[in-house]
This record gives sequence, structure tokens and C-alpha cells, in this order.
Amino acid sequence: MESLHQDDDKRALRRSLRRQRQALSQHEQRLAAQRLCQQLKTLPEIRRARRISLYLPVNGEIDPMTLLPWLRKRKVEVYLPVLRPFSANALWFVAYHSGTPMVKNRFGIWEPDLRFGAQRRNRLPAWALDTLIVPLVGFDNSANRMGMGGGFYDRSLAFMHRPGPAPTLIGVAHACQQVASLPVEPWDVPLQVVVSDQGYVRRQ
Ligand SMILES: Nc1nc2c(c(=O)[nH]1)N(C=O)[C@@H](CNc1ccc(C(=O)N[C@@H](CCC(=O)O)C(=O)O)cc1)CN2
Ligand SMILES: Nc1ncnc2c1ncn2[C@@H]1O[C@H](COP(=O)(O)OP(=O)(O)OP(=O)(O)O)[C@@H](O)[C@H]1O
Repeated sequence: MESLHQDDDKRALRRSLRRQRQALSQHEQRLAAQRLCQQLKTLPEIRRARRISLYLPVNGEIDPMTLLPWLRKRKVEVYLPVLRPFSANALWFVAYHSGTPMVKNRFGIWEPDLRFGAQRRNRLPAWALDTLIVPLVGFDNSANRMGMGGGFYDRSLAFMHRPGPAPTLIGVAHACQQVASLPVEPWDVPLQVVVSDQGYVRRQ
């Protein structure tokens, strides 16, 4: 019973946080994206990145693509998440450049065409990236994350529960997505830092 209540609470919180970021005007969105970009550029973890994944925003998510020109100048390889075929709720990361053909996935999010991603040289599993910019619905004062609820990132990053290569995980969000504390699930993969338009929160 207790955990049923918690699931309801989580759903309600997810809904309310999503509503808040969707209420932001276009102008506020643009400003927030610029401020996020300024914050990110000062982060040592980002300055070290050579292979990074971004995401194309939906539902009022903060836009990390503002960082693209800066990354290109630094010759950083940029990847986007793609829903993995034949593997429920997991992601591949596919190279994103001017020639990448794009299609909308079943959630209405633009992603590199599967036919392009199907070619081995165009894609990487998450462990082969050195840095991931992770979308989120909510974050808390200890950099815990709440996502869309599909478990896509947690599943794709489950290898990080075991010893081995560990990419840097950077959550990004609007400041209005911060709450004091979120429930932590056993499958949650911890982020090193969450960066917003107003500052950042580091994992202790
Ligand atoms: N921009 C972005 N891309 C991303 C993610 C994300 O959170 N943000 N993902 C992170 O996991 C993955 C996709 N995960 C998702 C999980 C749930 C829903 C979802 O529930 N969407 C709708 C229903 C849309 C529909 O079915 O038509 C909804 O918002 O109500 C969307 C994406 C990969 N790409
Ligand atoms: N490594 C995993 N293996 C199997 N199932 C998992 C794993 N990680 C998460 N899940 C499942 O995914 C579901 C959604 O998890 P959760 O609500 O934490 O998603 P989320 O982190 O908010 O979403 P996302 O990662 O897509 O942004 C849960 O039912 C959970 O059991």
C-alpha cells in the first residue's frame, strides 16, 4: 500500500513539474537556454568532453542545443539518443551532423533516422560516450533525477552500477524543475551534476 501511494505521488509530481516548464514563454525558453549554455561552458566536465550526447527538447524541456556551435568549434563529436529497435525502453546514441537524416519517433521527438543509425559506424552505446547531457523532469538538492518515466536513460546506463568505464552524466533543467528532495529508486543512475539556467547542484 505504501509504495502504491508513493507511485501516485511520483506521478502527480511529474505532472506538476512538466506543467511548470511548459508554462514558460518562448522568450523565457530562449533566455533560459542561453543562460544554461553560459553555465555549461564554465563546467570542467564539459570542457573535457570529446564525445557527448545532447537531446532535442520537447514539452518545454530546456534546450541544450545552444551549446552546439561551441562544441563544433572544439571538434567535439555530438550524438543524439535514438529509441533502440528490438530492445524495449533503451537508447542508442547516433552521430549528429549536417548530413544526419532526421525523423520523428513515436513520442514526437526528432531523432536520427533508424536506417542511418543502423549502420555501426554512425552509432555508439552509452558506455562509449564520455559525457551525456541528460534530460529530466525534476531534480533535487542532491542532484537526484526524475525523468519522463520510461526508464530509458536508467536502462541504457545500467552498466554504471558495475565497475568499468563511466561517462560523466550532466543533468540539465530549468531552475523551476528543482524540488527539495526526490525519492531515489534502486535503478536510478546518479548524475554528477545538474545544471540549470540559474546555477548548478553537485552530487556530494
Ligand atoms: N528530449 C528528450 N528526448 C528523449 C528523452 C527525453 O526525456 N527528452 N528520453 C528520456 O527518457 C527518451 C524518450 N523517452 C520518453 C519517455 C516518455 C515519453 C512520454 O511519455 N511522452 C508523452 C506521450 C507521447 C505520446 O505517446 O504521444 C507524454 O509526454 O505524455 C516521451 C519520451 C529519449 N529521448
Ligand atoms: N536498469 C533497468 N532495468 C530494468 N528496468 C528498469 C531499469 N531502470 C529503470 N527501469 C524501469 O523503468 C521504469 C521507469 O523508471 P523511472 O520512473 O525511474 O523512469 P525515469 O528515470 O523517470 O525515466 P527516463 O530515464 O526515461 O527519463 C520503472 O518501472 C523501472 O522499473
